[in-house]
Parts: sequence; structure tokens; C-alpha cells
Amino acid sequence: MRVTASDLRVTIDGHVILDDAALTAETGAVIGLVGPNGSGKSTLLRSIYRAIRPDRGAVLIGQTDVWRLPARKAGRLRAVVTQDQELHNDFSVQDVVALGRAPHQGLLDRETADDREVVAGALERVGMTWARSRLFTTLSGGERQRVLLARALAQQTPVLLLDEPTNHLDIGAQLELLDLVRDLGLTTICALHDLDHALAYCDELVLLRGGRVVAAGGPVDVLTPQRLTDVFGVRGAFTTHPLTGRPHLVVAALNPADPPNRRVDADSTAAPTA
Ligand SMILES: Nc1ncnc2c1ncn2[C@@H]1O[C@H](COP(=O)(O)OP(=O)(O)OP(=O)(O)O)[C@@H](O)[C@H]1O
Repeated sequence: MRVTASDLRVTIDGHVILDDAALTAETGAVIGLVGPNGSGKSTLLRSIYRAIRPDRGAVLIGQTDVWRLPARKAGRLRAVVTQDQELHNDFSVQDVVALGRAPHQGLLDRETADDREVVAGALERVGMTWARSRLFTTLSGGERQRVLLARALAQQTPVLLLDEPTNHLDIGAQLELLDLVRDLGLTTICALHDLDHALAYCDELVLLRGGRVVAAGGPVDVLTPQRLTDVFGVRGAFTTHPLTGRPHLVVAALNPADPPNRRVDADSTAAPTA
């Protein structure tokens, strides 16, 4: 299902932290949100998953304005894995994943055989079946992350929103999780810090800086060497990955002699130059 966000502005305590933000995620596409710390990636995601109400703009999933829906109905359209430390004291892993079924249940409904099957399937998909009876709080950070992804899968939504899903994961687990996310075939919007992962796993990128979208489109077109310098203050170049044969991004610090160009201006939003 297609996701469209248009003209979003978010103001907190009188400060505009997201302005004029827009994106389109076509059905089944994986869209990466990239940008330096504090550029507004999480805020854009939050305004899409209804954690922060934008004071302007709209978010549509299909034809439905998510901000005009009751929370439970929104929970059938999109699932979220955030960076927030969720503790779930006294919950087993299975209980945590079962929370994903809530949007499909009435208030007093008991868990059905179908719910149990979906929960078991979600745990299996993320390779955490072995931990189903463990207390969630006893898992490592990476294991928790996989369980939270299983909870999102148990929601059985057409849209998945992920905020830095590879946090806490070792390098093998990062690639495994990103492969899994790609294989799901869901419309996915994912904030990522690792630009090479963004390049390898996303169909399109939205580059943010200072709460504004400065470029959007194919990863190679968005992550131009000029933008890597302007937005991230690094030098960058594409090469061919020696193992996969795919484009690979390498970065290095700016030469001390190169003044970092930290402007956001019309040049940053112009068509790619490289
Ligand atoms: N509740 C809040 N109150 C005040 N300022 C906030 C709040 N939430 C976000 N901000 C500010 O808005 C800006 C964007 O934050 P956001 O978390 O969206 O950035 P980000 O790109 O996700 O950053 P990071 O890569 O560090 O996670 C930051 O300057 C942040 O301090």
C-alpha cells in the first residue's frame, strides 16, 4: 500500500523541527530516511506513525488519512519498530509479540488459535522461537530488537516503519535483518545511519537536514559526493563492491584544508551533479 506524506510541519515548544517535509513510498518499496543527527528523521517517522501530530500537512496510507483514524484502525495499517528502550517488565517474549495482535482484537477478546499461529510465525521469521518463554528483559539488545520486529510482523500490516532497526545488532545480524525486511515485500520506511546500507537496501532515499528534505530519489542520485560533504561533512565516493558487484559507498574525513560546507541551500536540492 502506498504511503504519501505531504507538507508536514512539526513544532515543539515553539521550535519548528520539521518543515515542508514530504515523501512517497510506493507499494512494496523500501524508503530510507537519512541525514545527520538531529536532522528530523525520527520526527518525520513519528508524524507518520502518529506519535507526534504535525501542525500542518497530511499522511495518507492508501487513500486513508492516518491522523483521522482511531488508533486501533491505524494499527492495522502500519506497524512500528522504534529506537525507544521498551522494557515490558514481567512479559515473556511471546507476550511481547502477542501485543502486535491488539489492533485485530476487541477489548475483551481472548487470544485465538489464529493469533497464536501468527505470533509463532513472526517469532520464527526473526529466528527467535528458541526464546519464546524467556522474559523479554533478559534478552540482549540485539535479541530484543528482533523480538520487536516480530511484534511488528504479528500486526500483519501492509506498511512497516522502522527507526534505526540495526541499532544494537552485530554486523552479520544487521545484514540479516535488512535482508529480512527487504524480503517481507511490505511498504517500508526506515531511518538509517549507515549510508552504505541505505544504498544497498533501499529503493529510494529521503535526505534530511535541519528538519527539511534536501533531496529524494534513487540512492546513487541522492548521495552525491557534494551532498555528502555539504550535509554530513565527509568526503564520499562510489566504487564497485568487490564481493557483490553492486555500488558501494566509501567515505573519509574531509581534508583539514577543505572547509566543511555546512550550508543548506538551493544547491543541495538541485539535481545530482555526479
Ligand atoms: N520532544 C522534543 N522536544 C524538543 N525537541 C525535540 C523533541 N523531539 C525532537 N526534538 C528535536 O528535533 C530535532 C530532530 O530530532 P530527531 O530525533 O527527529 O532527529 P534524528 O534525525 O532522528 O536524529 P538522530 O539521528 O540523532 O536520531 C532535534 O534537534 C531534536 O533535539
